[in-house]
Amino acid sequence: MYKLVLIRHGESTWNLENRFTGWTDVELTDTGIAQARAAGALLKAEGYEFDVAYTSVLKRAIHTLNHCLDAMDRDWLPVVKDWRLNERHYGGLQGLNKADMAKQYGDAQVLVWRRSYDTPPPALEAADPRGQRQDVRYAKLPADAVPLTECLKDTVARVIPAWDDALAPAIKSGQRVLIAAHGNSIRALIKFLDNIGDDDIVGVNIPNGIPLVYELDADLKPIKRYYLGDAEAAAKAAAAVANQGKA
Ligand SMILES: O=C(O)[C@H](O)COP(=O)(O)O
Repeated sequence: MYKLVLIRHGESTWNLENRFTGWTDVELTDTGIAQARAAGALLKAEGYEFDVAYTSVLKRAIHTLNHCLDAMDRDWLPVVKDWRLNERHYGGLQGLNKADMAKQYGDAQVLVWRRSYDTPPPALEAADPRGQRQDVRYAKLPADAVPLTECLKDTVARVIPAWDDALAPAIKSGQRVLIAAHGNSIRALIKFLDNIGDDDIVGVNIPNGIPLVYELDADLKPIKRYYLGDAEAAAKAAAAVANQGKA
């Protein structure tokens, strides 16, 4: 049996302001830092050890991982940063307030933008300064690999290759893997691992900064998944995420 731990970054400044973030590179808040450190303390108290950690190229996930590893006294662990673990690109919604958008377009439309499997938000123009085509960290990627918007299906299409060529081989080789990522890159992975249908994934929300443990069989099929710590608090935090898109 293998164990894999996923953690969504702690609260970010734009989570606090309830703004669509996507590939915008925002900082953690003090609450977000505290959540990351509490997650590390919990993992340590429960006896978790890791051999390698993976994260995105966005600082809210990177800093979450760093604080978590520091709280575990495991700052020295090797870390791989992979853009394919980035948050889903939120296109023209990046920077806009979620509740304001619900007031303007209705809760149902915002739910489609946030949670539908295959309807992306409106795309950004390639030269829009809110986009990432000019960002040096993606300079080595083909320009069209840097999205102008993404639906969850598009996010699955980049997260699963990362699973297939990096994460799954690491786990199968016996390495204990921690992944610090984002609400929708984690939803993409969960959809794949648990084989969740396109309609049912709409109801899946990931709380900030709570370790999600997968127990996997020899073929990396899930046996069990659970949040570490207070399950009721995790469910409440997930419900609060769902409500962020309401007027
Ligand atoms: O990019 C964002 O806005 C958040 O990190 C995830 O947002 P969501 O819960 O609205 O999909």
